[in-house]
Amino acid sequence: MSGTDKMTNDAPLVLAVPSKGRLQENATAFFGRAGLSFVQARGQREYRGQIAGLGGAEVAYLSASEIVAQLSSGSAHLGITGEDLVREQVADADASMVMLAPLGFGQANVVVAVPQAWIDVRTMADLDDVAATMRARTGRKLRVATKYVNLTRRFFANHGLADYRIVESLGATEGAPAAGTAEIVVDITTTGATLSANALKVLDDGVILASEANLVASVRAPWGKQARDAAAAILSRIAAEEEARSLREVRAVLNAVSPQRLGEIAHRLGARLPFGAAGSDGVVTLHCPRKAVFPLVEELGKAGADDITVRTLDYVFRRSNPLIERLLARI
Ligand SMILES: Nc1ncnc2c1ncn2[C@@H]1O[C@H](COP(=O)(O)OP(=O)(O)OP(=O)(O)O)[C@@H](O)[C@H]1O
Ligand SMILES: O=P(O)(O)OC[C@H]1O[C@H](OP(=O)(O)OP(=O)(O)O)[C@H](O)[C@@H]1O
Ligand SMILES: [Mg+2]
Repeated sequence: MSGTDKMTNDAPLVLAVPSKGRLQENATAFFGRAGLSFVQARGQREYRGQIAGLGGAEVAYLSASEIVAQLSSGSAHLGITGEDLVREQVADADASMVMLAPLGFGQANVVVAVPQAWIDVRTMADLDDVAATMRARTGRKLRVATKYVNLTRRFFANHGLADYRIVESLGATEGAPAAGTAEIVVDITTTGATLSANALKVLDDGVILASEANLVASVRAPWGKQARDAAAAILSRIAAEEEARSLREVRAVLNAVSPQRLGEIAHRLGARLPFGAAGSDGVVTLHCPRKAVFPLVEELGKAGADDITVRTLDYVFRRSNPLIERLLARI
């Protein structure tokens, strides 16, 4: 689709949200914090819904893996999904998608795991030796059970490991060695409980990818005016909530301090004076990084401030934000 077609196509924005599995609850909570709640008209065909009080957008409820497919093809504009699925399912993900932000949930590693009984096998180099020996002695290739076929191929190739064969697994991958269908596995793990239960261990250099849930945008989706406006509204709320969480509001009465001195204190501690210098009542409002709160309070005290209060904020809206900038740079 050419740039002109993209602009004239005025389809609503499609926001893809996990409808099941590990990411569902956290994703809904994430949008909720940003003041985005979903209304799902019952009996609607397809899994479609709306965002309360926000026009020009539709919510598509899909599995995490289907979300990747739709972002990649351009059927959805924005979505939440796991980076593991993006890297596995899309060869050149950075050409068709923009990872707007990691979300701090859905953390899991894609790892190479071997039987604990292989006590001398600790690294990919050791595994390479095992594979070569096995090939030489038996003529058979090391079998790797996984649903992460592409991530496995790329990682093994980068480690110069070629004597293996992938056994595609659709579930219960960790059971494959015990079942005798593969020698080793590549799978996703969080607590490691499933690996342990199956007497498997992760190789020291066997972490293929440290994944987490991401807010992802599609480059190929039809970004007409309606979709752009809806994206701006959604991303501004998400960014405002994130910004608020990283900051504290510090207020104080500062009569005897020069604007220069105040500016210097703020600058040194990474704080801003969003509403400018003190008014006639001497009250100043600072926004400072969470970690700088107490140093800032001390500095203000030394400068003669009285009645210093610190508050958390719900939202800090700015004219622009890193999320929308990252998106606009690509569409
Ligand atoms: N312990 C975990 N195991 C699997 N996935 C996890 C885990 N923790 C976080 N995730 C993330 O959640 C994503 C979705 O996994 P989940 O198992 O919920 O999907 P699913 O709905 O079960 O899909 P499928 O039926 O294909 O497994 C994973 O791709 C990964 O990004
Ligand atoms: O390290 P742990 O915390 O034990 O988690 C890892 C397990 O969780 C996932 O399976 P899931 O429960 O999603 O089942 P599935 O493979 O059928 O999707 C994954 O495939 C592992 O089997
Ligand atoms: Mg699963």
